Amino acid sequence: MKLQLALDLVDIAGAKEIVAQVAEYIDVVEIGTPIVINEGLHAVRAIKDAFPSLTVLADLKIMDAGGYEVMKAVEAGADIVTVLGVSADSTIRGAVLEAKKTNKLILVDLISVKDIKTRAAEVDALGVDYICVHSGYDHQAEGINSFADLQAIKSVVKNAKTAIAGGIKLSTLPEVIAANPDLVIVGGGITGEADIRAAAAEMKRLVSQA
Ligand SMILES: O=C([C@H](O)CO)[C@H](O)[C@H](O)COP(=O)(O)O
Repeated sequence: MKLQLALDLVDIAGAKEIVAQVAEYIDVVEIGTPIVINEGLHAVRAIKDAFPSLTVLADLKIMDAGGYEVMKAVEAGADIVTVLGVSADSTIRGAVLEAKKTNKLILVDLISVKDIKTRAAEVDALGVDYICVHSGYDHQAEGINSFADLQAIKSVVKNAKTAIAGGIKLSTLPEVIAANPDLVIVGGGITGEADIRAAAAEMKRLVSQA
């Protein structure tokens, strides 16, 4: 099981400061959608250049033009690029095709998908690398989490790895780990802690035991 740190509410300088503190405890660093909106794909390049040994995920949440947008993210240094599960199959197919040219990976984010089991099975058949259940900020504000969704998709996903994101904290991590995802994605549960390094270290310890 791997740990991904999601960086959302910081600029490039802030992102570098955080990653410098926790790099040894994380497997993947995510350049979150808000950073890409604020700074563009330069943020992906900046983190990849500063931390070349880390896997960098660009959370573009692609909805259309899958091939083109994956190409641009990969040119910027992304190793994994996100595409929305609610997008058309052709968008996801284009993204997968483009990523495969350079051995990069596609993570499909099932945020706001209504029939999560059916769509997970469909995108699994499209050859994506990760399928992620996700309660975004707006869902979290409504008190929704994705723990049950993870169990639901695990029964139908046969090829892709599974991931979970959205409001995961140290207190809820054991419940997440029990559902056995391949990738646990944590943003505020690390960056919002007073001791960021200690939070990342403890999360890494727990996911490594699984
Ligand atoms: O993808 C995310 C969200 O939609 C904002 O872009 C976050 O990176 C993801 O939810 C993980 O962050 P936390 O919920 O703070 O753990």
